[in-house]
Amino acid sequence: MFSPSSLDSHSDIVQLIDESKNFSTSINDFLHKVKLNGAGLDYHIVSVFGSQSTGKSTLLNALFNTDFDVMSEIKRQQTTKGIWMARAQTSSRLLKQPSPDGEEASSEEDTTTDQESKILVMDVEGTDGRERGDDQDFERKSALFALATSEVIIINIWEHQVGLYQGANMALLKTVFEVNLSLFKDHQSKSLILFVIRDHIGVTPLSNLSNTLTADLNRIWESLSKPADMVDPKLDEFFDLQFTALPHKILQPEQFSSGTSNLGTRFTDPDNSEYVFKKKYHRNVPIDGWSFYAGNVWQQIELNKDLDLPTQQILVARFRCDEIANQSWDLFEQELLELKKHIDAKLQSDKEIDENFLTVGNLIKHTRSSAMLVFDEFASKYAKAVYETKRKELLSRIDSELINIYKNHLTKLLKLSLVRFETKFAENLSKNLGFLVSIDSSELTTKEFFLSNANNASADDGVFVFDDEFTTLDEEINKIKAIRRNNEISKIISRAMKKIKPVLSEKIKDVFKNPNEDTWDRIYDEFNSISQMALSRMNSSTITCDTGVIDFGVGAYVEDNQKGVLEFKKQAWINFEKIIKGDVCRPENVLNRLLERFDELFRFDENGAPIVWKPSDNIEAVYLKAKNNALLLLPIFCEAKLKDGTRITPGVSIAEEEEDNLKNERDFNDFDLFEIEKRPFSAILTDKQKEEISNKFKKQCDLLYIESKRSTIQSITQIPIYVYALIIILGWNEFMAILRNPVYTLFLLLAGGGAYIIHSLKLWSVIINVTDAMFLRVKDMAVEKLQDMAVNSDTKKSPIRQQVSVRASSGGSDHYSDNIELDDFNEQEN
Ligand SMILES: Nc1nc2c(ncn2[C@@H]2O[C@H](COP(=O)(O)OP(=O)(O)OP(=O)(O)O)[C@@H](O)[C@H]2O)c(=O)[nH]1
Repeated sequence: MFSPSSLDSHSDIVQLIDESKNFSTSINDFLHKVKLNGAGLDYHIVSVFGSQSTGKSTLLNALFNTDFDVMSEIKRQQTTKGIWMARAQTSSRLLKQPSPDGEEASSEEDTTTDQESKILVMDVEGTDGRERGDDQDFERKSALFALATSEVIIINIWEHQVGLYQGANMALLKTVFEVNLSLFKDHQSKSLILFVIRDHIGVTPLSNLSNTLTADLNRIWESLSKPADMVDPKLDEFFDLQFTALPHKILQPEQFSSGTSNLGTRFTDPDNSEYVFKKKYHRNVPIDGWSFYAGNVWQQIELNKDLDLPTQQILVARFRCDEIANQSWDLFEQELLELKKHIDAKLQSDKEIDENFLTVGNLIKHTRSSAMLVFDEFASKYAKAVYETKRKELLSRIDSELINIYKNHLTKLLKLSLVRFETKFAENLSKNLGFLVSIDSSELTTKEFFLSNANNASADDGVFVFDDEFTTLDEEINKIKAIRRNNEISKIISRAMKKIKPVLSEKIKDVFKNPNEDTWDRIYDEFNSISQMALSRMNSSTITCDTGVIDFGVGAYVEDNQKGVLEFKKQAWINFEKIIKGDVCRPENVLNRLLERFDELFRFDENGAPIVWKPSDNIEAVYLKAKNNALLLLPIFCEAKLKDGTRITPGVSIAEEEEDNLKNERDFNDFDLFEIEKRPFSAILTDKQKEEISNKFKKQCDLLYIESKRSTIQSITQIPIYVYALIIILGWNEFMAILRNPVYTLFLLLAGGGAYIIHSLKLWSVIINVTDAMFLRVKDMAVEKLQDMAVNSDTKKSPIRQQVSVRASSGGSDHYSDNIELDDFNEQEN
């Protein structure tokens, strides 16, 4: 509670308007000095009017503990010139707070708290001063200024002046009323006029004095010429009136002191029924804009321009909101600089995903909101419409800067999200979660990561949108997924290929062991059946793949699965072609196969036993038959043709254009020699190759025929009879020695027994044949060696000859072709 008796300090004072009517430029400094610059709307202004030297300054000093100059009793000349302002110094004693048990606190000091006053007091130059003479200009202007800025106007008059209608006070009141009419046309703000009647002796009660004054005021009001646009305006529509009286300061100092003390509570105690600072009196100009407002008001008054407060309030709102917006912008720019530095540092260091990167989002949001917080705190106290407009302008300016940073942030976030997707996918795969689960779960977590971080920075009102970036992320993930799915399908196909290739090769070789007219039908059937079986095994769907569409189980679209099937068929076909052209039907292998067939027919009987030619045998007929028979196989190897004459193609499910593509995709490196890439699949061997094979075959056959013929001639050579006689004569003693030796005799008996058993079982011919065959082989080898050295003009042995030799020595086994297949496989693996 305000207590004048406890006033103990002196206020700082500023001259708002000097005697030359100049408005001070240091109001803000003053407000800062008296620590009211941050009060917002929480302040009050009271001013005092009255004739010169009527104790106005004395009253203010007594009420508010200010330090306005007071006239010297001796000189009695004007002291207050212009308008002065001071902050009321209040050491207010709060009411005692009841303790929890209902008793008052024992010590006053315990419950006393200093409370800074929020009252600004204006001491206005007295009217009717002899110093200004008849110049009423300042009097009128200062009244206008005080009304425009103050909530409460104290009219200070002596008691003896009350009722003197023609006196100076009434002229002043008339001035106040007149200017008030021009100021408050809209009736939005009222003012309180507080009459303080000085030197009140007490003979006339205050109520009588109040009535007299009220009557005088009404009379003055009636006499005023009102603005034409006002319909019978009443005094109380514009003013509230209060009256109080104070005893003589010099003659009744104690009563004067107690009177000012009581009056003071009406300024400081909101609970006081006569509390003067009602909300309706406030001019609603925040204190930080008051200097501009007051200066502007004074300028208008000085230029004698129309002054209406709402316009002034809008003006000050615009001015101050602009100022505050600029301050907020400065703050924003500082923070923006920091934000950019932070982002640059992050961009350089964040090669990998760094969770600290997420702070960028928060910082963007913080930079935006901190600047706006400052603006809102100060500007929101001004005219709402102006504040909101200026707020939008500032926000849009800030957002136009931040949006670029946000978009860059999103671009970075997008990249990080995609990296994260790949990393997550690899992690999931390494955990053996399976392709489908791995890729789906990676997509989900990646999108969550993006959304949470994009939202993080996008501010509460969703100014920064990220729909486009999210769509891009979705598209990029889908692209990666499509690539990964196709890769996975390729891997599945490649694994399947590794499995079916040896099986297919084995089956084809089996078929070619006995080539005949339906060889290619059987091979083609094997190929189709193995391919179909492999496709069925790759199908993860329970639906059968009769339609040719299977599901590889990687979440691919039907079209991708279809492409996978085509890819599989292509690979299968390429491998099939490689087996046929690069292995089974290579010219040297075809030659071997023909020679094998010739061997089977010419050198072995129907039981598979080697034939020992006798002079009586028609070797030539057998030779011709075997040779012609073997040559019949050659066309089978040369052209892949089905029994019905149609050519083998990659398969019905591969379209013609696909077949063309296939030719371009084939990797014929390992059998380029045969230039088969220029020919259709069915043309396996060229005519030239065919002729070469035929010639080599015939040559080999001829050699074998000659050998057979020679062996027959040798076998018919006989030993002369005298040789036997010579053997008996010369070996007689040796025979006798053997017969007389029991060991030799026993050996002879065993040999005789054995011979008897062989004879009894009729095995002589077999034993003789085997023995002959052995000799023949040994002889053949010797002969071939000699022939190679002597007959063949080539210095090197031909591979075909080698193979024949090897094959002959190994009893016709297929080691050679086995070796080719192995080499071929190894090459492919590499
Ligand atoms: N009779 C009487 N004199 C007073 C009272 N209060 C102050 N004074 C005297 O009146 C004289 C003028 O006092 P100020 O307070 O300077 O009066 P003022 O109205 O501020 O004077 P200006 O600023 O020059 O217009 C001083 O000499 C005071 O001592 C009072 O209550 N009664």
